[in-house]
Amino acid sequence: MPHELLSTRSLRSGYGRIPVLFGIDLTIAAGEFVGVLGHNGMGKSTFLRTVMGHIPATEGTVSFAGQDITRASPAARARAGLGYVPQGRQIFPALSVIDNLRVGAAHKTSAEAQAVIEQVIEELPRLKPILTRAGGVLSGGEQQILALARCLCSEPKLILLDEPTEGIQPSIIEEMKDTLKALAVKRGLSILLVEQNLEFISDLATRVLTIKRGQLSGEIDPRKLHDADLAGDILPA
Ligand SMILES: Nc1ncnc2c1ncn2[C@@H]1O[C@H](COP(=O)(O)OP(=O)(O)OP(=O)(O)O)[C@@H](O)[C@H]1O
Repeated sequence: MPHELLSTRSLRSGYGRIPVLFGIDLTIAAGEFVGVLGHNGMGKSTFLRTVMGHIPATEGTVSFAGQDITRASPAARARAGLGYVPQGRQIFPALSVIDNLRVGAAHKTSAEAQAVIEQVIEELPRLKPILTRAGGVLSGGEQQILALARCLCSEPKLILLDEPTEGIQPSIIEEMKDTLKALAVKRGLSILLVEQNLEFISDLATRVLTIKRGQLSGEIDPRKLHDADLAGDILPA
């Protein structure tokens, strides 16, 4: 039985006085690839932001690798092995690709950073010819790959991935799928993916949960997602 890596218990959060999450209980084992599906506005991004510590939990707990991190800063969570690729990528547009990667490896010694960056470029070879290009001039798909690469530079144990297919051309979505599958196996990574793209999530996740109005509302067999309709079959409004 693989050991528990991330666990949230009765997790609640929101913005100001407006609650968004109403008690999320989720456990992810080491090496697991878990998908969370939900319509717009159901709390997917808020859940990831709360796990990463960008917004505080108002109730409940977050544990990671055996430590209670509910009150830890995002930087401390990153050092513990939590990686985060936010929605909309949020790469540094004025920095070159290679400098974006250096930011991802900033807490390492320069020799360690060099080695990890070289490894990431081998894993994501699409970046090789564009290393000196500014992040801001890349296509949406290239920026998404750069955001993933920057996250990998911190050598996470678990990556929180927020809608990586949003606004990305189909060929890059396929490439990202292959890359994530390969990375999960090679690095033994755990991944928590929130998405609205049924095909992407069903091809990658071994367990798929649904979220509705800030609560996990069910579990779906990923093999049944291919022919399903998010609006109708899976997540009736
Ligand atoms: N920065 C913010 N300030 C105030 N309310 C917010 C903020 N971000 C999100 N919300 C609200 O929180 C609720 C959940 O939003 P969230 O972004 O978590 O949903 P989501 O499921 O990720 O949807 P989407 O796919 O549209 O990003 C929504 O009602 C949204 O309007």
